[in-house]
Amino acid sequence: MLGVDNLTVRYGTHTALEGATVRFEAGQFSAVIGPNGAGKSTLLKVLAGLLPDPQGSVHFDPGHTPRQCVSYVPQQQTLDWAFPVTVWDVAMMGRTGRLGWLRWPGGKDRQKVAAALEETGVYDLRHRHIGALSGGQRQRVLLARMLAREGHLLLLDEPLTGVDPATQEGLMALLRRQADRGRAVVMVTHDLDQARRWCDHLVLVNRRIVADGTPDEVYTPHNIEATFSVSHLGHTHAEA
Ligand SMILES: Nc1ncnc2c1ncn2[C@@H]1O[C@H](COP(=O)(O)OP(=O)(O)OP(=O)(O)O)[C@@H](O)[C@H]1O
Repeated sequence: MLGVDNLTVRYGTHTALEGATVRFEAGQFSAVIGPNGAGKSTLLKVLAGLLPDPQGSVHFDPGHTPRQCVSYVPQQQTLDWAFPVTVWDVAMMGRTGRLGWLRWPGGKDRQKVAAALEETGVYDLRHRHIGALSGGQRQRVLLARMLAREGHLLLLDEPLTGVDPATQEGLMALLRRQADRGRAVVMVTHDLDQARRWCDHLVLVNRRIVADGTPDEVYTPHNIEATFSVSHLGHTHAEA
């Protein structure tokens, strides 16, 4: 449904990803895991269509463009939370992206936004300015915007960061339900335990795809070592 073939991404002279080939399927909850600077966010941005002209090929659901079918949830800290909008406004942005220029949000859009805010547990905060939210509440608002958009492909960059354990459970259950409803869910995370518990597809990345498969296939000492072992100079096995 979604994937890349032989993808290489360079930022100037720095190679962030090299020769990456991986597929993400509808109905699957996938976790992309790796150390800092491994290229995880870069992979997600390519899938979201946000990096122009990557080297290699990117596949989408036939007949769709990324703008139509992808809901991308960036890392929370990359957003401007001082922007003067409410929780409701942010969730509605999930719909307005779909409306086109000439249509105002209608009753159906308001219904979808209300349902998304209910599902993520922030409906009662809908009139609040987004600058006045806690980290966990902000993450829920981003998820509400994603749900309101109703994309088939959900791409989330570290959605568990800054979220308390009880809320993490709720978020993971929510994402699992989205996959069970037939969406492709791809999450970048540092939390191996949560990924093993909730996901049916793990991708270990360290500039290259180190391993790709079910948690049982992927989660071996050899693969973990190859993904995470870092010397003091920052060189990793993947670079060897
Ligand atoms: N716009 C950019 N310009 C230059 N280098 C970049 C840019 N974006 C990312 N990089 C570099 O590319 C590499 C991969 O970055 P990326 O953000 O994909 O890593 P990541 O695995 O998501 O890391 P983290 O876990 O720290 O978020 C890093 O070395 C990073 O410094």
